[in-house]
Amino acid sequence: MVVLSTHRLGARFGSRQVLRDVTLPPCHSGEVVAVIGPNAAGKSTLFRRLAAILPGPGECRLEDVRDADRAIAYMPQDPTASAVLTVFESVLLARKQVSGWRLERSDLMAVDQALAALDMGDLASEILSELSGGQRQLVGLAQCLVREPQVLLLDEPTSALDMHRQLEAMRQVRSLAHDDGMLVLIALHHLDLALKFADKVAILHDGTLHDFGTAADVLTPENLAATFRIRARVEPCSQGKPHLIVDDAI
Ligand SMILES: Nc1ncnc2c1ncn2[C@@H]1O[C@H](COP(=O)(O)OP(=O)(O)OP(=O)(O)O)[C@@H](O)[C@H]1O
Repeated sequence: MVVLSTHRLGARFGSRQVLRDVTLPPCHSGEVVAVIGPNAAGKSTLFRRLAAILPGPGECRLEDVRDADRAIAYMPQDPTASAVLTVFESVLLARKQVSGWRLERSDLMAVDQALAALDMGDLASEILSELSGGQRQLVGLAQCLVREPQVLLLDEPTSALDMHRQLEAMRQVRSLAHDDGMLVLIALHHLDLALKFADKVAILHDGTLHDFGTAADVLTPENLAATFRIRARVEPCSQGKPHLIVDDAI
C-alpha cells in the first residue's frame, strides 16, 4: 500500500513564503484526499512541491511504490495545449513519456480506455489546440490516467467542466481510488464535490494546513468562516444526504 506524507513542507518565491510547515498526515492508496482553500492559499504550490517540480524545505515521503519514477502523475491547473497533436496522439505521448518509445498494442488500448472512461472517444481525432477549455481539461485528466500511476495529483481538474461532467469526472476519480487502489489528491474549489466524493479533506489557508480529516469533521461553520470567509453549514437534504448550505459572505 502506497503511503504519502509530508513533514514541514514549505515553499517561497523570492522573499515571500507561500507554503509553511505543511505536515500532511499519512494518505493511503484507495483514498481521495481533497485539498481545499481560498484563492492563493497555496494549493497549487503544495501540489508542485508534492510533484517535486518546485524546490523548498521539508520532506515529502512516499512509501511502498513500485517504481519511484512512474509513481506520480500530476495534472497542473492550466494544462497547456499548444502542440499540433490530436487528442489520441497527445494521450499516447503522455503514456510513452513514462513507458518508453516502443509502441505496443496495449498502449493503444490504454489510450482508448482512458478516453472512453471520460466519455471522450468521439474527440480522439480532434486537434488539441482547437478544443474547448473543458475538453482540454478532460484531455489533461486522460493524460494522467493513461500513465497508470499509483498517486494522482489533480490540481482543480473540474474547474472548467459543466455540472454533469464534474460529477462524472469525480465518479471516475473515486473509482480509481476505491476500485483500482490509487491514492488521489485533488484540489477543488467546489466544496460540495469535496463533501460528496472525498474520503479526507485538507484545508489550506495562508500557506498552512488549517485542518485535516473527514469532510464531516473539517467542513464546520467555524472552519468555513475562518478560511473561506463564508457563513455556511453542512446539513442533510430531504434525501438525507449532506449538502453545503452557504448563507452569505462574511
Ligand atoms: N511563480 C510564482 N511566483 C511568485 N509567486 C507565486 C508563484 N506561484 C504562486 N505564487 C504565489 O503563491 C501564493 C499561492 O499560490 P497558489 O497558486 O499556490 O494558490 P492556490 O491556493 O492554488 O490559489 P487558487 O485557488 O487561486 O488557484 C499566491 O500568493 C501566489 O501569488
